Amino acid sequence: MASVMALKERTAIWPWRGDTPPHIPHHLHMPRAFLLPGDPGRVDKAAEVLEDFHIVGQNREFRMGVGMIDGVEIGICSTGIGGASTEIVMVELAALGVEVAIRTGGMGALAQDLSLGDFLIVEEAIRNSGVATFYAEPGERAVADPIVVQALDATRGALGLPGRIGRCATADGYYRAQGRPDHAAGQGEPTILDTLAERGADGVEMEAEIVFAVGAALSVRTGAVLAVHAHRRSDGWLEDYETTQRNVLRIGAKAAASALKQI
Ligand SMILES: O=P(O)(O)O[C@H]1O[C@H](CO)[C@@H](O)[C@H]1O
Ligand SMILES: O=c1cc[nH]c(=O)[nH]1
Repeated sequence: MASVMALKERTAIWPWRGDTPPHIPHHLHMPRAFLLPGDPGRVDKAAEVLEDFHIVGQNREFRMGVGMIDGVEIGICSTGIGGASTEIVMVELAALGVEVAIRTGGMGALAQDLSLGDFLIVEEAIRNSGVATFYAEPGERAVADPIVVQALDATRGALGLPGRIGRCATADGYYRAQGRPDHAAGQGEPTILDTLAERGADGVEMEAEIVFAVGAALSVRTGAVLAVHAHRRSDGWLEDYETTQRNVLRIGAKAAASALKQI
């Protein structure tokens, strides 16, 4: 792959122009660690958490910004929703030399002990999604990096925010793949959630497994902090999500800085 990446001209097999990737924005000096929210709109919220924050650019669903926290430069790049666009972000960040990638997003909780607004620090995504199979065999586990997991949970605790370490399931869809009906009056398939919970998932979302599997394959240390935006057992929905999302970014950014100091 190194020889392909060294090509200066754009080719079909590696459609970069020199160091410029075909999808994500490119900063001249890429930070060593990146936060990965799904929503491009959340990239701008990093200004409330990072000092000297500025937007690098946006292409499609990939919006990128850079700022500082605890004396360390941190990047943030949205993945869009789901596995395909998340794979693109992870592969292009890895090729640009990024060492730590932390998904910062939301999930629907399955575990009864989690409440709306709590934070799950994900140590493993149970195997469930399609894109990850190109990076990890179906029997292989998709796990976060232990240094990143501990940094995330220690940061959550130090900030006095509720939650715990656990596991998530990454779904290849938002409606039927997460047991939702297609219309408010329709029927979802509730056994999907029961099966995911029986397999050990505390919550369900759409990107973490890809972040972990691609990261492990391409030597990027990964982690994920997921806010409980919805609760699929009580059918609760966190309407005022602003403070929670700011705290997801704060946990992710401070933990990224801490992890970089340890590796
Ligand atoms: O909170 P974010 O990061 O947007 O992620 C969650 O929200 C989206 C679905 O609404 C999916 O991307 C899911 O993983
Ligand atoms: O229920 C939910 C909430 C957030 N993200 C998801 O993918 N599902």
